[in-house]
Amino acid sequence: MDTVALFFTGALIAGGIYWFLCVLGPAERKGKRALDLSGGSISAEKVQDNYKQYWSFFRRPKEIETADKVPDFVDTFYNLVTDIYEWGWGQSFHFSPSIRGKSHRDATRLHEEMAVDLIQAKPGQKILDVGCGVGGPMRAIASHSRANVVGITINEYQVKRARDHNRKAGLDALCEVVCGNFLKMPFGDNTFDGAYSIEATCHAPKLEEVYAEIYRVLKPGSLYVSYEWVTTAKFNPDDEEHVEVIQGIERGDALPGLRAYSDIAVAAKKVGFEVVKEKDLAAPPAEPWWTRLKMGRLAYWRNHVVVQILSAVGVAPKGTVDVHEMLFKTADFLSRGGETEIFSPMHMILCRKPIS
Ligand SMILES: C=C(CC[C@@H](C)[C@H]1CC[C@H]2C3=CC[C@H]4[C@H](C)[C@@H](O)CC[C@]4(C)[C@H]3CC[C@]12C)C(C)C
Ligand SMILES: C[S@@+](CC[C@H](N)C(=O)[O-])C[C@H]1O[C@@H](n2cnc3c(N)ncnc32)[C@H](O)[C@@H]1O
Repeated sequence: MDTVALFFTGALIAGGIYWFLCVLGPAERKGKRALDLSGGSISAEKVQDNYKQYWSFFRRPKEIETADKVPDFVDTFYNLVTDIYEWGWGQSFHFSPSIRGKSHRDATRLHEEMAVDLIQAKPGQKILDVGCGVGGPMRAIASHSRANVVGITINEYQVKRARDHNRKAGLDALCEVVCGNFLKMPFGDNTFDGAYSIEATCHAPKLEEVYAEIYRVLKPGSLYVSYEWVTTAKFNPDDEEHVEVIQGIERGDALPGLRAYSDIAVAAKKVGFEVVKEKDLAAPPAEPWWTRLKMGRLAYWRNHVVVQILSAVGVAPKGTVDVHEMLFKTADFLSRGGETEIFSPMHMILCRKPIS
């Protein structure tokens, strides 16, 4: 091969690698690097076993119904997915309606700020974030409201990540993170001036149990808002395709069973809340929340190749490929749930704990 041919072949290969890694683009530009993918608090050699264990919960549905097993199963799930979520989505583990002319990052932030505006949080007040993840919403909400936010998550690894992010963002004076079960919170009665949960209480086996705990720790007269994952009025349990989509969402997202939209206010009232407002934030005229998932497909495919290579050379733990594949399929079930409008991840309920 002469020098010119060699030069052009080299340039073509370099261009191909640049296109694959940069033009095809990371799903989320700022965040974790592929090289840092881990199994959370699970040691690298146990990731594959834990993934199998995660699936075995679904083979024995009775176990899922046994409420006391659910927090462990959810904890395992978040050890497996937290790094991949951060790498491919960012620090806010939830959806938001698309907003014309705004980036996903801005749309996400507006969705988070709406929650804290709804509960009318004031500077200096103490607000609870139920199921806080790695704290994306908590940081946005603390900066927006100047309230003190206390987040709780069942997953130890997320606590560490959230605290690191809070420190780096210079928000550790306003944001605190606690490891614990939201079904049995380590807080006294009447502690908080407000509370919110963003796409987290769907992991509770019985909604009234987590709502009762939130009710207990709130001061009388204060507000609580939740964005709930639900099946909508369009869901038909006799339609095989609907059932396939909903089961796909449950299995890929560690859910003990999706609730119907009509169950939410019933659970809130049962524990003593007054329901101030209820609205499906995904319903038209809101722009679709699932377009971000669909638009990312090419990047997810690229991510899959990256994960396969890193796993083969021993940089990412064995089992990461299986977890990534599960998420890949879950993204498809979620998009189908959104397109058919049988599923919403943002059924909003605003409640008040009565004064007496
Ligand atoms: C509220 C919950 C999580 C909601 C979303 C944040 C996540 C649901 C599905 C996740 C993803 C699916 C596909 C992944 C992709 C294959 C990978 O390359 C990069 C990360 C994904 C985009 C990942 C990101 C987070 C989700 C969108 C549940 C658990 C209650
Ligand atoms: C999908 S993530 C959402 C995180 C965060 N609200 C956000 O939007 O970025 C769900 C969160 O709920 C937490 N969670 C689930 N079950 C829990 C439980 N029993 N106790 C405490 N946290 C729990 C998970 O650990 C995770 O942090």
